[in-house]
Amino acid sequence: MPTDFDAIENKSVPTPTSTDIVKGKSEAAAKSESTHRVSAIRAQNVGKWFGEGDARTMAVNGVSFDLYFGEMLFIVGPSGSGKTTLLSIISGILKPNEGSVIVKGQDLWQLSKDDLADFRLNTIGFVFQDYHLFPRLTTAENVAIPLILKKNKWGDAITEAKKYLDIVGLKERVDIVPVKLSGGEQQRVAIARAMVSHPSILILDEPTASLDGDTGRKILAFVHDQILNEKTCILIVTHDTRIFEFADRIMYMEDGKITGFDKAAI
Ligand SMILES: Nc1ncnc2c1ncn2[C@@H]1O[C@H](COP(=O)(O)OP(=O)(O)OP(=O)(O)O)[C@@H](O)[C@H]1O
Repeated sequence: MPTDFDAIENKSVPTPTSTDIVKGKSEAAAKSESTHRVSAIRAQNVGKWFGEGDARTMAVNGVSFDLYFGEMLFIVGPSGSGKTTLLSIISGILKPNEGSVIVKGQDLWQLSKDDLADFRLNTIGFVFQDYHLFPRLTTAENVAIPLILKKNKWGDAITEAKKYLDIVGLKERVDIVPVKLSGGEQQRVAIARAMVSHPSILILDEPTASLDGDTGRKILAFVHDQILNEKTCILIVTHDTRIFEFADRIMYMEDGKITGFDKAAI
């Protein structure tokens, strides 16, 4: 039986023309064009450094931006520009030294430890670059983990996990361990695990880094079509120019700072 993923696999994705991408948009310009949009995440003057004195590295330096519901925003920049540090801060993993992160109207870093843990479980779906799948668990068990953490019964969680594995085209792979899957299949398991608890903010760190161009594009098309709606948004860190066509906006970083925005297809 064809799955949703098969349908997307067979769908052609239009290649953008040079006029689809407007270089050098300022954040203010991008913002004013998005004023009708609701902010899911608002980062305000976020700063994070490591070390002290001469050894201090300013990983993120005065970063302010909005991620709006209904959009797919890419963060792009050279190695060491602060992308992963910024992702960790806005997903509640790493506390900034300065600034604030407002998520759905709440100041993330003013939350109690328990509320922060709830936020990570209920609001954010995070897909790590190297998938972070548990090697001894089956694919269905891996996908069920967020539901188990949310105190669902084991049997119910596995049933729901299998539903999501079906959605990502892995119905026949529910009972095998991740090492027996290809890189693209493992990526889809990680995406199914991020989707299973219906996060309103999905964050993907280098989702196509270990995939061939065709598989990478299919996965991006899949995530875009399955998840993106007016109650969700997607943030992607990537170096992969082959997938830029999927971005609504591209935010460029260098030396911990935002250097500009491109608008692809708002
Ligand atoms: N835990 C840490 N301790 C010390 N320095 C760190 C730490 N984490 C990051 N840094 C430094 O902060 C800067 C930004 O790192 P970060 O990993 O955020 O960059 P990045 O843009 O994600 O890089 P890459 O694309 O290579 O993953 C770098 O100079 C890095 O060496």
